Amino acid sequence: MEVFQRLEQEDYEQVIYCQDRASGLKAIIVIHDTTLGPALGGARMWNYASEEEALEDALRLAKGMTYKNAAAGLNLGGGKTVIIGDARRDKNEEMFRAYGRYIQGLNGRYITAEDVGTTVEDMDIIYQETDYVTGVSPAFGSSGNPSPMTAYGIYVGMKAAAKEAFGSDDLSGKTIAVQGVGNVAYHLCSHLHEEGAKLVVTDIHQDAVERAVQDFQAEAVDPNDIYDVNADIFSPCALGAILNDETIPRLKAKVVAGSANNQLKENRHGDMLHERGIVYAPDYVINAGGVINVADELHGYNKERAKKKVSGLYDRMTQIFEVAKRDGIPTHQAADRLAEERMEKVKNARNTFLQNEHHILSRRRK
Ligand SMILES: NC(=O)c1ccc[n+]([C@@H]2O[C@H](COP(=O)([O-])OP(=O)(O)OC[C@H]3O[C@@H](n4cnc5c(N)ncnc54)[C@H](O)[C@@H]3O)[C@@H](O)[C@H]2O)c1
Ligand SMILES: CC(C)C[C@H](N)C(=O)O
Repeated sequence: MEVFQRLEQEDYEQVIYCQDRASGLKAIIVIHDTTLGPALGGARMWNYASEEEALEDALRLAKGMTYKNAAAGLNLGGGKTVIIGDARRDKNEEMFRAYGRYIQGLNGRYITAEDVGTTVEDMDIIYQETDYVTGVSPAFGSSGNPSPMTAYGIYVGMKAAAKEAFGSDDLSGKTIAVQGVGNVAYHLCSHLHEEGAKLVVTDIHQDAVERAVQDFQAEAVDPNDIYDVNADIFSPCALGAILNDETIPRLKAKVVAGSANNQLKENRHGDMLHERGIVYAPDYVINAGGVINVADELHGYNKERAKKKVSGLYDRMTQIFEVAKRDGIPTHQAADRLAEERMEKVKNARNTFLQNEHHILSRRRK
């Protein structure tokens, strides 16, 4: 498909290709929608098989951020970056400084943060070149690594989903299959272990699995076997599109609740979960803890305030389950409805003219 045709299909605002030969930077910044405010979304570094795959990932992730920020009640639009490369091998300081300068050039239309393959240290380098970065070190007065707060949000959202599926939000004694035990899932496993859940984990990196086995007495399975585990809850915390025609029929769990972005390969896979009576916690709602945390930096970071807001994901999930039941629709559709309604209402409320520095009246006074 032609790129403009693809952008028009889901109404993307802007795509920026960034290339810096000296550092090896090859990045794609996608701004999906700025109705609610500047686009905020992380930067993913991944060894994509092709440029097409990288663009498609950036597009899907950026749109997800529009919905995530809207559903979380943030005054932020949606955007995302993908950096093409192997995060364990190809990083250097110059790359992130070059990336920071591209962001600065967007003059606040896009604000970056961490995602898969990028760290607080990378954000600190970007911060040398631009203010439009969050998830920077606490030493700079920022919020640091968003993963623990994302994990906390998944934990409270999972409890709300358990209440919906099992009639109680107590996770003790429940078997939870966790796919990917990286930054977010490690902290999630810690909460679950503390509550007395039994953990079954997998990862493509053996060191990550071993850490979870050792610290939380988790049982390890091969990456391909995680869908077949006899679990109460399946928690996808790796990459996207893992809920699909091949995997859904294998699930034994009654709840799907995890941190991965874009878990549904296609929207119809949300319908498939619904038809099978599986309670699906819409990914962009349950995994909003990190963005809520980094967005708090924009007001001058306060950890208590941010955590209180993240705790609200329990009620937000409950609200989504109620809307889904009331309207007889799957939960992913209920989440979309809430996000779209908020964007529409705010857009209407902001229709009246307000002078700003770019308006001709302001420019003429200078
Ligand atoms: N970090 C955050 O605050 C945050 C916030 C919201 C959403 N997310 C999403 O949550 C997911 C995890 O993020 P993270 O920051 O923990 O990333 P991470 O890279 O630290 O962890 C992901 C883990 O998944 C593993 N993995 C990859 N493919 C796998 C596969 N096929 N099978 C099993 N394991 C596999 C990786 O080896 C890694 O250990 C991502 O989709 C991310 O976009 C993260
Ligand atoms: C911390 C956030 C700004 C980005 C995070 N990776 C997410 O997908 O929500």
